[in-house]
Amino acid sequence: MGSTENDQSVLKLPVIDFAKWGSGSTPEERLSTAKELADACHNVGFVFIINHGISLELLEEAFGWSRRLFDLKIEEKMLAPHPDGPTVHRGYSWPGLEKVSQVISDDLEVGEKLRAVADCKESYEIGSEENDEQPNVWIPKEVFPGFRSFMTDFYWECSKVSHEILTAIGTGIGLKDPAFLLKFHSGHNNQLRLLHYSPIPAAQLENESSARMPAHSDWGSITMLFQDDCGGLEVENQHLPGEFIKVTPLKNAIVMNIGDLLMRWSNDYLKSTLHRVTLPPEEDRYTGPDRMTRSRYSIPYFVGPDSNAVIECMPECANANNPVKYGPIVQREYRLMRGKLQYPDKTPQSATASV
Ligand SMILES: O=C(O)CCC(=O)C(=O)O
Ligand SMILES: [Fe+2]
Repeated sequence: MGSTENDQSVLKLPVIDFAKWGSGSTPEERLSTAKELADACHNVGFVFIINHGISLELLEEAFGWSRRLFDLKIEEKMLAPHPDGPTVHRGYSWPGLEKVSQVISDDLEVGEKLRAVADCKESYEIGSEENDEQPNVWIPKEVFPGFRSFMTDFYWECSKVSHEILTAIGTGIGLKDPAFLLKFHSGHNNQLRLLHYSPIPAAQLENESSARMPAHSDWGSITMLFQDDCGGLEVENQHLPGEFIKVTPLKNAIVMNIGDLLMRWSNDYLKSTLHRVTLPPEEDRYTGPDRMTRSRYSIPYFVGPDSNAVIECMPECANANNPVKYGPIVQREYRLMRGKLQYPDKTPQSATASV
């Protein structure tokens, strides 16, 4: 089932050229880029951003560190285990620990049922070194020297770009203060995530006995995603709910999408779109009689409001014909509500023993 140029199910996301937003651009170029970005965030909720200012060399280095991390022995990765439960989202999650879904429930049994279909991925979460609510969990430097310092620098490089994107969105949707959103985004509540989807027989994804990453929306303000060329990311068609469209990777581009909190802030003007990771579309991503799918690496950077930020409809986004849809909510409460089922409160010993 190779995809072709004419395949309607292959989506070309809008491409936004950030060279026309950065220094050296005219005020007209900045405004038209910002409007293009805001329109795409309204119509699709997902865009490619090119010429974003993060160099190819730096991205290659980040993917190199990610590959070396996941190549470590399991005992070494387990020196930085993700803490039990969803409260602190940091450190190493071994295959099967995290279960992504769109289900929100207080019933932990619902979570256990969802877990019957494991997500075949491992991940490592990193936050700001100054975030006391969610302290980082590092692999000791004797075991993995250089990782902590590279990743903390990379975290802040991504944060810089995120401020540009948030300002461009604010400009594009016509906020009185285009930098309004920056007041709520110190950067200390972002999350850098290294993800590895290991090879898996295609049939397990086809018959849904295993998953790579099930359909979900992101919870924060925006997500900046870097991905390798494996493919498999799919985005829901806003105009045909339930239909997912394949996103072909574009080299060096950031895939940027809107999260739930920015959707609430904008009174649903900016769309937080469902997305998932499943089978790669190209035939050459499979090998052998079991059609093992190639390993996939991706690096999402979740940009979140500060944990005490109150998210409340921006005045420019409502009027008499379009009343405010959501009451105010504090980021911390929203995150804990959304994360409830994603991590078990207590990891069964048998689960860690078998990784
Ligand atoms: O791996 C990917 O490409 C997507 C990851 C993702 O959607 C997420 O971690 O929220
Ligand atoms: Fe996501």
